[in-house]
Amino acid sequence: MPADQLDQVSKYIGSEAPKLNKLGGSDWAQTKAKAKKHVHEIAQDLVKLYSARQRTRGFAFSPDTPWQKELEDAFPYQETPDQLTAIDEVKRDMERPVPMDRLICGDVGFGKTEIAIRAAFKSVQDAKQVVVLVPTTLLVQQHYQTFTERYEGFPVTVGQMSRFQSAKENQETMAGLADGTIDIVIGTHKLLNPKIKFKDLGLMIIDEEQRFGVEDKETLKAIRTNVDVLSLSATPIPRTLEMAVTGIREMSTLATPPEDRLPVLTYVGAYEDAQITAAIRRELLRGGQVFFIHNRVEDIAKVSAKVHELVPEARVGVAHGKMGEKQLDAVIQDFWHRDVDVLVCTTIVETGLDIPNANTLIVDRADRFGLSQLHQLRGRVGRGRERAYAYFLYDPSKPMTQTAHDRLATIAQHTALGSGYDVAMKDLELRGTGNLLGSEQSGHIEGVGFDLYVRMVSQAVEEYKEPERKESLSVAIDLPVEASIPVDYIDSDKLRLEAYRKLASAQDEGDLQELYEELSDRYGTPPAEFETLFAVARLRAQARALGISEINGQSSRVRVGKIDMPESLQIRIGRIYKGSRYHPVTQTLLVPAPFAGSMGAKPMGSMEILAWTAQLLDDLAWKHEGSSQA
Ligand SMILES: Nc1ncnc2c1ncn2[C@@H]1O[C@H](COP(=O)(O)OP(=O)(O)OP(=O)(O)O)[C@@H](O)[C@H]1O
Repeated sequence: MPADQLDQVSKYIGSEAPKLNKLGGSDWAQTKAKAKKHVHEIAQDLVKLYSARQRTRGFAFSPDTPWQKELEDAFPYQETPDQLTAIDEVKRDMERPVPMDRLICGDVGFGKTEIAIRAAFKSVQDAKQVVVLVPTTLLVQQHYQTFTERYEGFPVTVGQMSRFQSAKENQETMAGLADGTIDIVIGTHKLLNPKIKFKDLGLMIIDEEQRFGVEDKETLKAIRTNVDVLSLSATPIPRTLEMAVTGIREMSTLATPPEDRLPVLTYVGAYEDAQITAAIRRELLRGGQVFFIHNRVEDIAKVSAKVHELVPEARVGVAHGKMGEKQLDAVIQDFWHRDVDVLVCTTIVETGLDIPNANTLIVDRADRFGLSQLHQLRGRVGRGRERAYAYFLYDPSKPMTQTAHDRLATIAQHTALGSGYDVAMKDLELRGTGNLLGSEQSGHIEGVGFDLYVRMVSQAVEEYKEPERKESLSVAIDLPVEASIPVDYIDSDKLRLEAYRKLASAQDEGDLQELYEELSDRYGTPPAEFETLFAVARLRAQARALGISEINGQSSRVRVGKIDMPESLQIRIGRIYKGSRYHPVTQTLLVPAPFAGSMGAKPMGSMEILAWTAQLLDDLAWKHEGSSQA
């Protein structure tokens, strides 16, 4: 594979038992063509939805009020640069007449909630009501507390709706929404019930949208057309795939963790009582609290008794989804107010729960959990400045499947802050994309692989969005030149591949200049070999401008195609390059190549070969006076 075409290579992700084709074979071409056709259908729908939204007249919110600034100055932390950028992008969207549809994607604990708080406040400043949709009742409680605390001192009324509230309370809330006395309501998907009327709804905030059911997503799609929507997600899937799932929308990414945040120290191993006792004792010793995850309600009471036996001094609480509302609410409040040291619970705590003082997580039978689930659980600890610990334990007496082993190995390897994306990609690799997309889509992904599919989606959408923008021609240049990135310049394979991709996708001199500066900045001044690589990239851009998709000089002749050569150009090239021949049917030009050094001349070096080829393209770009032919 010529090094400068490495951008065409990507790791296959799609299914555990891929039926891969041979390159160049007809079945590969067929598989690709089928996927391409399917992708174009998706792209068409996506663009239709997108342009429909661009055409609707939404509400343009006013610029920030003085109270907005007061609220934001009261934030107890220094916002991360990404938080500030995301907040600005959200405000800009809200102030435009087109309905906003933006996704804030940030790893667990990176501070997505604060962005929602500020957007909601801004909406209320224009007397527009806000719905905050969250996937679990616990999160309703938590967000209600967070929002109420943050709005203290401001005339903002926040309501909540979930199974924790009594029927009477929910009735009152519905009345408050209808007459406008409630500005912001936080609740589960119950809020999507058409019986619930709003006086004047302006903004919908959706936390972890992919956790909602299909019918809820349809309802949300309908609401999207005339209400501003802000989605929050900790499950970072690639932008284009996310687009293929929920439609084209803007996206802000929180990639930097809040300052002083430390990676969670992760341990994967066999379950041992002594390990549990030591971990809990250590956490209690520093005044912290512990999540003990046991995901089977049937014997969770037994497990909690066991924990109590191991650490008698610990106050142990139990929480799971089958409990009565009051009981569940009470135990979470106790944990929140540090009246419980160890919370033995199911994965009900998995999404979004924010208990900064709980910094030890113990997961029993961790081999039974999905990879993203393990990552989400780990995100429940280490949400403040404290060093946090996560213990993923398995029962050594029970056999573990290979994928379970891979999951635990992955979660043990990906412990850095913000590793949610890598974990999500590995999760896709292990589980395939079936759960994320429909079976049809994942069928095509298995065929062409995840990376190529995602590229096809974004290419197809670009084509539909800007039909005039021709699909950028990929140019295959195969010349006898030495052009590769020395390992001692960039030693990581992954980073070297990234550099090749950027080189191959450079469209013009500006891109190359930018890349040169970036590389110099990251790795120091690029070595001489880069001159060759940049010269190849320039040649590629020159060929693309002429509509040439292939330059092959591996033999004693250079083959250039495809190019449309009028008579006048053929004569001219024939005069300059003796022995050259043009095939009008295949639009291919064959020119004798002097690379190998003929008649005693010394063989050409890489740079000379590239200069000679660039000159050939210059000559091919010759325009006959007065004619529009290339
Ligand atoms: N810029 C910041 N600096 C320090 N702490 C912050 C910052 N922003 C938010 N926090 C705190 O970090 C914790 C996590 O914030 P938040 O709950 O918004 O994260 P999240 O992205 O919603 O996480 P999850 O995906 O788990 O719900 C909270 O206690 C919050 O107060």
